[in-house]
Amino acid sequence: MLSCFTEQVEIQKLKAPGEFLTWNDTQKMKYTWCVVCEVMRLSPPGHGGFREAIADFSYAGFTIPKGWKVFWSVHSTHKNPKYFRDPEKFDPSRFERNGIEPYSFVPFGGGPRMCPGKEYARLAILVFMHNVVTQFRWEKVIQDEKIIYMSIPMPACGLPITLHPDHKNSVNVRVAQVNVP
Ligand code: HEM
Repeated sequence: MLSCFTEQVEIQKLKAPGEFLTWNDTQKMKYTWCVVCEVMRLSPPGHGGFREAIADFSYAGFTIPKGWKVFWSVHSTHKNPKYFRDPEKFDPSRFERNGIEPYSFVPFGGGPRMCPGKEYARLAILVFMHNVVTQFRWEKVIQDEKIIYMSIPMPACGLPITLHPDHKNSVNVRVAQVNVP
């Protein structure tokens, strides 16, 4: 079964010691991105945003007058079984199939005001994942740390972790900087 680890180690094996990742390498990180997407589906970093109705309209039996503010919710969209079967289940493979309906997966929003940092965020997350997965073993210090909602979901104690350098896989000297609060 494919995992982030096997995918990232396969990419790393083709690199010379100390060689940096390239854009092409990040394009091969397809399963890792599915995992990131599934994490963002279940625990979206942002809750949604406001839009202003530019005309009267009706939705699900409600009449929304022109000028009203409407809040679009990431969470309720991502947990809708109409779009994501068995929505509480962590299943990155759902992103491997071509069945995600437009505007149903919206961690970065959608439409003309969609997050302009999406591709940069994608790159930063994939490079981070590559380094963490291939260079370190990591352990949570607090095993059952709760997630609290301070507008965005946050680990209650800042997710302290212990990083163990994993020399077995350390052919690439580039390591991620991890800031633990
Ligand atoms: C995982 C990382 C990120 C997530 C989940 C995220 C999510 C979002 C969301 C939901 C919106 C609102 C979109 C909408 O209203 O349709 C947004 C807007 C925005 N994001 Fe991000 N973002 C991320 C990273 C970034 C980064 C790295 C940058 C800049 C380098 C950035 C810059 C912006 C800006 C400037 C807007 C406002 C766009 C506008 O109103 O026209 N974001 N982001």
